[in-house]
Amino acid sequence: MSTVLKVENLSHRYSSAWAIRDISFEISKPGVIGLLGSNGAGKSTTMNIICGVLNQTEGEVYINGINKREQPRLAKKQIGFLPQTAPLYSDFTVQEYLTYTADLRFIESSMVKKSVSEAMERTGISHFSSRLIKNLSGGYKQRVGIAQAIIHKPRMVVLDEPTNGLDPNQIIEARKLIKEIAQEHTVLLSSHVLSEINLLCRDIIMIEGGRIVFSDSMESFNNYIQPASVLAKMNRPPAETELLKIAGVTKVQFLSEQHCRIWFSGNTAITQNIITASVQHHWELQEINLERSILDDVFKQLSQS
Ligand SMILES: Nc1ncnc2c1ncn2[C@@H]1O[C@H](COP(=O)(O)OP(=O)(O)OP(=O)(O)O)[C@@H](O)[C@H]1O
Repeated sequence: MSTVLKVENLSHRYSSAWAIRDISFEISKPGVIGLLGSNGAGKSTTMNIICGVLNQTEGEVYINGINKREQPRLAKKQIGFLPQTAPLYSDFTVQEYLTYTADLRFIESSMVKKSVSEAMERTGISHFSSRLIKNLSGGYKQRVGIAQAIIHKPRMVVLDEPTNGLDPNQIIEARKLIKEIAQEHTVLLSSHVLSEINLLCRDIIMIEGGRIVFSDSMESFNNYIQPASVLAKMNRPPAETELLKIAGVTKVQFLSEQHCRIWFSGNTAITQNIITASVQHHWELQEINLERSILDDVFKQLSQS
């Protein structure tokens, strides 16, 4: 399958400060790819450059093999963009607005009506076609934003924090819609919420301080999440100080008289060490289970590396 998006050594500087440095990645399969990073990490800068809203200081972007710097108009035809703040005209009706965006996308005049109605249908807003945008809920405004991003049937759709500011029900609906859109388009979606990326995305690109700190499949990311603690149950547990003597143990917390959580670092043989110590000192170990780090801990860990 041919490459949809190739980003090569992309760097951008606003006045004197670098916002992103040496970002490179390639997307060649359909599905949702997540761009994860905390506030100020450089997600919007990267997306604005990919979509042609901003010109990079260094590096290249190829969309469907077309260099965005050399052939911006042709490259932009292959891409649909929903920026962080949806570019909506609140005094337009949904239909008027989408007709206007179809013109902006150079859709042939004979095809405009069909394209507008298809985009409304695919985003579930046909019943609001005559409603003024200012009278729509946040969730429906976001759908209009997505409709304008797919109206010209681009191969790639870029969505910058598309669920930001929506209420929990609207978030569920928006995620459902994004998954549907991803069946026909490759979607690059940014978020600072790891659980959202985990729910929606096939691949994850994590960016922090303007640089990529992780880029792989969601599956590899989940495998990367190493266990960092164990839960143990002992009939005759020792004092905390005794447990801290076991090689690798960094912290102990008693959850009840017999249950405790034991944190460890850099030692995958920890369960064996605890079992051995328990046998030696007659702690009567009943249960021991490795716990996985919670996603947010991993996020922090990667952000700091
Ligand atoms: N127009 C600008 N002028 C100067 N600095 C900017 C400008 N836009 C962004 N920056 C800076 O560039 C860095 C990256 O910002 P960017 O908006 O790309 O991050 P982000 O990951 O999208 O964050 P957020 O989720 O908060 O939007 C930040 O340090 C930000 O302050």
